[in-house]
Amino acid sequence: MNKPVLVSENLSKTYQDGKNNVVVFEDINFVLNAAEAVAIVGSSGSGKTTMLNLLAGLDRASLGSVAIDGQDWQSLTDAKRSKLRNRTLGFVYQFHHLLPEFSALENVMMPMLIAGVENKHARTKANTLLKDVGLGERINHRPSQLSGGERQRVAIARALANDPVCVLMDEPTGNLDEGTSKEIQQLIIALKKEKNMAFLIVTHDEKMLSWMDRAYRLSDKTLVPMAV
Ligand SMILES: Nc1ncnc2c1ncn2[C@@H]1O[C@H](COP(=O)(O)OP(=O)(O)OP(=O)(O)O)[C@@H](O)[C@H]1O
Repeated sequence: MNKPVLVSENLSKTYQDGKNNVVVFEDINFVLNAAEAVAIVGSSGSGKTTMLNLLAGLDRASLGSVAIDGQDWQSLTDAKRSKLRNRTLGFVYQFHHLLPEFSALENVMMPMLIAGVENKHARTKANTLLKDVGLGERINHRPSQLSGGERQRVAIARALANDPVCVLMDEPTGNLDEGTSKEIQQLIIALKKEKNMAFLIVTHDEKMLSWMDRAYRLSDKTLVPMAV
């Protein structure tokens, strides 16, 4: 069996909103293994963003714990969390969040430079990653000179820059047409297999569920397994 990369135990989150408590979820036990793609669906306000923030160590649990690659977020200082996040996780959002004034190559180099990788090495690796996602001919284009699908592929290449064990995706195909979504799907399936990476994907796209290893609905403060 593949090793667990992201583990939540008895995870609960309550927001204190003035005098009111908003209980988003309670007692969630969840394991994401290497080389798995798992989807989380849920209606607006069900807590998907809250869940991604907790899993990424960007917010603190009210109760319970989250561990990434065997390390518990709760036990770390903010500086150590940032370092761990940079080393273990990649992020892809619905609206790519690429830096508009930089080329595709520079955008992919950025997380490596932040992690202290030497410029020359970062450049070579960014080149390879862009080739891997089918954009070898577009490395010097800025985001505004790329199509929606191409931008999303640059965002995926950037997410892979520091060889994460897990990629968290928030509506990665939400902004794309069906054909382009299919390309992103094929890319994720290939990466899962070739790089043993885990993917946790928050999505409204029901078509995505058909190729997931598992899927859950976030509903009534808990994760309910869905048939895929
Ligand atoms: N900082 C906060 N303080 C108080 N309540 C909050 C806070 N952030 C989120 N909430 C509440 O927690 C619940 C879950 O919010 P969250 O943003 O995680 O949902 P979501 O499933 O991502 O929604 P959407 O699909 O609309 O983005 C909502 O009821 C929201 O109003």
